[in-house]
Amino acid sequence: MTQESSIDQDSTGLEASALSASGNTDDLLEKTNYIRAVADPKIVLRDLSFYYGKFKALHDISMGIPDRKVTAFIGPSGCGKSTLLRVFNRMYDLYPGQRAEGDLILDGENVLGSGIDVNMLRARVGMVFQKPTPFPMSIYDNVAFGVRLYEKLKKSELDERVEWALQRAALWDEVKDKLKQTGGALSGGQQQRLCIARGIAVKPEVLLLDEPTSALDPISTSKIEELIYELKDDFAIAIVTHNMQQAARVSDYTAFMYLGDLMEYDHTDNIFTNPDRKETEDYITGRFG
Ligand SMILES: Nc1ncnc2c1ncn2[C@@H]1O[C@H](COP(=O)(O)OP(=O)(O)OP(=O)(O)O)[C@@H](O)[C@H]1O
Repeated sequence: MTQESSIDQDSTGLEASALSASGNTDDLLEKTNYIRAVADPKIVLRDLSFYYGKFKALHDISMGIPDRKVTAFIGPSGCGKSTLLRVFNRMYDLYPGQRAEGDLILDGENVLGSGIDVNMLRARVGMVFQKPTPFPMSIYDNVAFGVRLYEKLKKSELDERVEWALQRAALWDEVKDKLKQTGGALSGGQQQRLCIARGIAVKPEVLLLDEPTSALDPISTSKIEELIYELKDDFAIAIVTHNMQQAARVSDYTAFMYLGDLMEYDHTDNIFTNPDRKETEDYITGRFG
């Protein structure tokens, strides 16, 4: 991590000693830096590990995730990017044998602890998957679905929310005259924007995007990238991508992962122009992965 990136050293109030007691000094300093890389983090991961049964898929990850910025997660297939995203909203809770250890602190609260309302957490942390997954219902109902679960709005208020979400997802003009048609009849790129509209309609604080454009053509991809740029005014966004140009274009911070470890985390410009580690450089220049 370069010096310019160590903004506001005391902002998190975290000390190296508050991290893991294990590991050498360099490791501890690096972890502290990865938390302090972000001045006022929305989310702090502290010694976060994840297990599929006995297999440890994530190794003691510590980092800060900024609010109203885009953080990209990159790294070769199988390094744990999707696993990490699934920890943010405890998606893994739905699967027996999967468990997280360590802390994931959202606005000062460890959301991995017991006593957390997981449904409320999923309303606060929305997720969009690689393949567009519209529900088998109308465009309107797709967007209204989560809002109806979490809020009791009048019809006119719900209409307004649906329009707002479709506007923010840059889909309104294309669908405003066919809101009662099924979401599955839209093109792939439109379906993905519908899923983003559904994700933001509940007004989450964090939006997780797991390879949101990998099934899309270049025009739909550039629309989604523009959208991500717009949406960061409202949300903390975390995106997993295999596309290095996309990470460089849309993100403010980039995390490079390898075999379940967070290898390097910094401002995107630094990662792409002056990475600290050879592994990072090899990956972004296409020499491995
Ligand atoms: N349900 C599961 N059960 C057991 N192991 C799993 C499961 N899902 C993922 N893994 C393992 O966890 C590790 C991380 O997988 P993950 O899908 O998070 O990687 P990724 O970086 O998102 O990969 P990709 O870029 O290919 O999507 C891999 O070794 C994978 O085999």
